[in-house]
Amino acid sequence: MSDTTSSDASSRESAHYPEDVLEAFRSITTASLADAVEQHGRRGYLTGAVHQVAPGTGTLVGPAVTVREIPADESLPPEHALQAIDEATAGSIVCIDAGGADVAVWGGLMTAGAVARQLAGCVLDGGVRDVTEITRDFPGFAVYARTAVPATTLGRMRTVSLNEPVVVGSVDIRPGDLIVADRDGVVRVPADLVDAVRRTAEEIEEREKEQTRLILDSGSLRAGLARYHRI
Ligand SMILES: O=C([O-])CC(=O)C(=O)O
Ligand SMILES: [Mg+2]
Repeated sequence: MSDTTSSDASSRESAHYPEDVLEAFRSITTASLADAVEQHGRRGYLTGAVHQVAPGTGTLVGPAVTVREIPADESLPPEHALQAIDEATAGSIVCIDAGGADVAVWGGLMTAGAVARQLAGCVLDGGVRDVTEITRDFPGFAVYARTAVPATTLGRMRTVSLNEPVVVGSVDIRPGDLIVADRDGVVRVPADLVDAVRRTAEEIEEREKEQTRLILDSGSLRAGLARYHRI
């Protein structure tokens, strides 16, 4: 029997990040992470157009596997995407740069393949179809996309690279960057900043918890904000 369907902890562990790091990021919001990446001099947040289409379970966290696609006239299978799904480490997130195309570069069958490989989700600078089947049959799988649209990728797009740098939602994503997504949207944490961004984001969340308490205790937003001089 193949070990790819096993659910022991080691098979869920990503090749790039230990489970305790992934777990820590699952309890940090994308809002805090967007601020934290910015405090380290980079942009983390993807444009809000790339939004949650299928929620999965909780905050989506995992290393990026990257695919690029361009418009095509011939009808070709999306080879690099199929390879990404079949070969990525469990827990990975497939990030597809389709240049914002109004085409489904992801669908129900691709989701079945991703679930069979225990991938965590996908982030698409393009569209998705089969959303009813995905949310009904694979509720743990998260999809973030620009649009839901019934148009197939076949005859409209072709894949050109796997695990090369891509641009998704106006942000550069490199394979192995950490992707975090929740109801607000998607943040890319550059791989070299993961530890620093985690510390900064945890500080932001602590401060905001304290600010919330001060606002409620004082009965005033401005009085509550006064201690930290910022919202
Ligand atoms: O053809 C497509 O665009 C992808 C699709 O429907 C699927 O994966 O089920
Ligand atoms: Mg389909």
